[in-house]
Amino acid sequence: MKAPIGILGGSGLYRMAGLALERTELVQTPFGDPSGPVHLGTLDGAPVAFLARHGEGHRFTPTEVPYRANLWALKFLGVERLVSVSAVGSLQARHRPGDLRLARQFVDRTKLRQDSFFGGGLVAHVGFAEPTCPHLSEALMAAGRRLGLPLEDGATYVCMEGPAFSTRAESRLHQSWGADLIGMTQVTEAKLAREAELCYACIALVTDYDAWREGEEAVDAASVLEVMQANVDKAQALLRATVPDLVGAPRPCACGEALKAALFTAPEHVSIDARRRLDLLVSKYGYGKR
Ligand SMILES: CSC[C@H]1O[C@H](OP(=O)(O)O)[C@H](O)[C@@H]1O
Ligand SMILES: Nc1ncnc2[nH]cnc12
Repeated sequence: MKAPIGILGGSGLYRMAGLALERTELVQTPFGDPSGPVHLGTLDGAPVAFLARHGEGHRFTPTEVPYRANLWALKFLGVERLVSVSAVGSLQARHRPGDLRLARQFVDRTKLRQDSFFGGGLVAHVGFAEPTCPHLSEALMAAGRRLGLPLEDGATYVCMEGPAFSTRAESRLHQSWGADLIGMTQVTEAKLAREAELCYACIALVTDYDAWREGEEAVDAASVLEVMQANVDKAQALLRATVPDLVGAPRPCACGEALKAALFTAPEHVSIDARRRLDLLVSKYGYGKR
């Protein structure tokens, strides 16, 4: 069974409600083990692959999450469209705890991530000016409108390294840049999704006001937890309302050919090792195992 729709669950989203489970699969990848077994089944009739980013019981910090293995495993299982769910802090008063936002732009403030499948003998530079899929994002927006959820499009997400939250000075700096949200995971997934030629969208669940508000307690893990469950319920409802619309729908975007103009290494210089490691991504461009 191929699962063209993938869901990456973040903080608080470790199981997908309503998923009629058919099997679980622990995929071995050239980039190590994923965070855990991928759950494959149907969600209201739509074939879906679900993976909890931080692992069962939330065991991986944002730095430790095996992002490359996770994205590889989902691609290997046939995922073409990926919806990532992420808990975020708000950097602007209009985004309130309990709100849902679609992140559409990112500012990368990570320092310790392996955020490319390439290197080791095969170089690629994908375009990342528009990091999210407009078509997939619009499908989520349409479902959100039908459900009357507090969902808005167009947020800019600052992705920090973590795991500590921001200082007040950092929080105010990020706010002064005009960014909307802060989290610790999404820019890495977005970059890898682009390299894997997946349509990618990010449902951001606002849990707190980070640390910029004068005279207010700054975010801590307990305040995130307080809001998280209600947010996760909304995200699951949104996902369930969206995925049936995606089954068999064409992909009228450029996500599926992101590598077409990105591969830089002359084919005759690509080692057999690199070809073997990256076969899943590049065989269609004539860089196969030979
Ligand atoms: C539990 S608060 C910090 C934690 O929550 C977010 O996780 P995710 O993006 O996986 O939902 C944030 O990025 C941090 O990892
Ligand atoms: N304020 C915050 N900063 C970073 N990641 C978060 N995840 C949830 N709230 C956050």
